[in-house]
Amino acid sequence: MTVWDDLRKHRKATADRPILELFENDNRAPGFSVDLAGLLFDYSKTSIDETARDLLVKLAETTGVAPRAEAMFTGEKINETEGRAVLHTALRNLDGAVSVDGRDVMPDVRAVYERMRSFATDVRSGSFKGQGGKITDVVNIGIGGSDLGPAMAAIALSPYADGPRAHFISNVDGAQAHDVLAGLNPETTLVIVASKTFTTIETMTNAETVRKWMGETVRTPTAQFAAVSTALDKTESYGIPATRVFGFEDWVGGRYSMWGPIGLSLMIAIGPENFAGFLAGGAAMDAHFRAAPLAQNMPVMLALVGIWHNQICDCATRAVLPYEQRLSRLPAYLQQLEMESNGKRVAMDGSDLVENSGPVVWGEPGTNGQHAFYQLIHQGTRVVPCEFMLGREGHEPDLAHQHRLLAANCLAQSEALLRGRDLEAARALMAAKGLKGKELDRQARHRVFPGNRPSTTLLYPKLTPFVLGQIVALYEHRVFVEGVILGINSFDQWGVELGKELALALDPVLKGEAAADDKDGSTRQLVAYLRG
Ligand SMILES: O=P(O)(O)OC[C@H]1O[C@H](O)[C@H](O)[C@@H](O)[C@@H]1O
Repeated sequence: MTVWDDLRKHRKATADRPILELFENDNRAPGFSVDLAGLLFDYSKTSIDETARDLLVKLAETTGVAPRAEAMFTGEKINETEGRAVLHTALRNLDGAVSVDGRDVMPDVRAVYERMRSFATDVRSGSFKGQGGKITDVVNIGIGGSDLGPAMAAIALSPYADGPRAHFISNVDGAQAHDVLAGLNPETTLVIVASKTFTTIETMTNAETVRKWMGETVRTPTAQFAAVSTALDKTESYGIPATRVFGFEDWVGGRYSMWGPIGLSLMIAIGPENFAGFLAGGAAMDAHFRAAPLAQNMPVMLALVGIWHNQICDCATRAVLPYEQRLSRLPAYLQQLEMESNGKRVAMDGSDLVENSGPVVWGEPGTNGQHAFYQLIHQGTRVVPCEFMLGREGHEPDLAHQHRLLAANCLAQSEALLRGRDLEAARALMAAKGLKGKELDRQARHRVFPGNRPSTTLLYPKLTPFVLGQIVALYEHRVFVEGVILGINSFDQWGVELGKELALALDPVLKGEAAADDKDGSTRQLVAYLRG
C-alpha cells in the first residue's frame, strides 16, 4: 500500500462525515491552521482530519519535498528538462550566498538590483527625463511572466504608488496598445520592453508599434526605452543602450520573475523602498518554508490541502477568492503560476503522470463574485474548493464600515459553504412566508444548501508590499510542493510551444500569401471567413 492508497482509503471511509462534525473538537480551528508572522492560514473548514493530515505530511516526506526545496535554494539544476537551476529566491535574498556551476551568482544579482534602484530613483526624481521633461508614465511591454506579476502588483500596491503611473501592454491585439497609448504623452513616457527571451512575437510587435508611435513626436525614441531581458545581444541590436538594460539569468523562470528586473515598472511606480519591502516579504516566506516542520509549514500545508482536494477528493478546480479589490489580477497571476507550472501529463523522468495534474485555477474578488458565480459554488452539482483571502484592515480608514461589511461577507460565505441549510430549515422559511402543501415542498427544495463544501481562509493584517511579497512567495512554494509530490517539473512550459509555431505558419495564410491546403476543414473554413 502506498501513501496515496492509504489516503484514498481514508477518504472513502470518511467521505460521508460532515465537516461540521470535526468542530465538535474545540481545538479544531487553531489545530488546523498555520499562524505565521501576522498571516493566518485556516484550513479547518475542510474534511482533513488528523489521520488525513498525518498521511498528507507523510506524502510530502516520502516524495522528498524538503530535500528538493533545499536543492532549489542552493542552486542545483532541478529544472531537469531545461538543465537549469531555479533561483528566483536569490532575487529576494540579497544578503544570501548561492552558486551555480561553482560561480557565486549574488554579485551580479546585487549589481543589477543597485542599477535598478538608481534608475528608478532617477526616473522618479526627474533626473532621467523624456524629451518633454519629467517622466509621467511608464509603459511595460511584456506578456505572461513579463507582464502578469508587475501588472497584478501595480494594482495591489496602488496606495503606495507615488511615482509615474504604470501601464501594461501585453496582448498582440492592437486594441490594447491603441487604448493605452491614447491617454499618454510620448514626450514624457518611458517604455520598458520586458521579455526574458526578447523574441516573443507579441512583445516585439507591440514594441515596434510603440516605437513608431513615439517616433512621430520624439526625435530618438529609444532614448526613452529601457529593456529587461536575459538576451543582452538582442537588446543591443534593438538599439537600447546597455545603461538602460537590466539583465537576469536563465535560472529565473518567467512566471517567477517579478522579484528582479521584470519588476522594474513596479519599482518605479512604488519606489525602491516599497519594492524592498515586497522582497523582504518574499524572503520571510522563504525562510519560513525552509525551516518550519512540514505540518506547521504554510506553503506545505496549502499544497497538501490542494493535493487532498484535487487528487484525493477529485475536485478538478479551485477558486481563489480575494476579498480585496486590489487583488483583482491575483487570480490571473495565479493561473499562470499554477497552471503553467503544474499542468503537465508527463513526469520529470519522462513517464506518464500517475496522478492528475494540477487543478484549473480561477477566481474573482469578493464581493463581486458573490453576485455572479457563487450560485454554482453553493448549489451546483460539483464541489469547488474555495480559497478565501482577506485583510484585517483596508487602506481607507474613513471607509472602515465598508471594510467591515467586506469582512462579514467573506466570513459569511465560508460559513454558508460549511453549514448549508437543510430541507427542514428551508421548509420553515417557506412556511413563514405563508406557503403550504405541494408549493411549499417544491419551493423549499430550491432553497436547500447542501453545505459541507470545503474552503480555506488566508487572513493578513493589511495589503502592504511586505504582505504581498509573503502571499506571492507562499503561492510559489505551494506550486513547487504540489509539483514535487506529483513528480512534475514545475519550471518548464513546453505546452505553450505548438500554438506559437502554428500561429507563425498561419500568419502568411491569413495574409493570402500561403495556401491553407494542409489544414483541417474547420481551420480552412475559419481562414476563408477571415479572408473575406
Ligand atoms: O519573457 P518572454 O521571454 O517574452 O516570455 C513571455 C511568456 O511567454 C512564454 O510563451 C511562456 O509561456 C511564459 O512562461 C513567458 O512568461
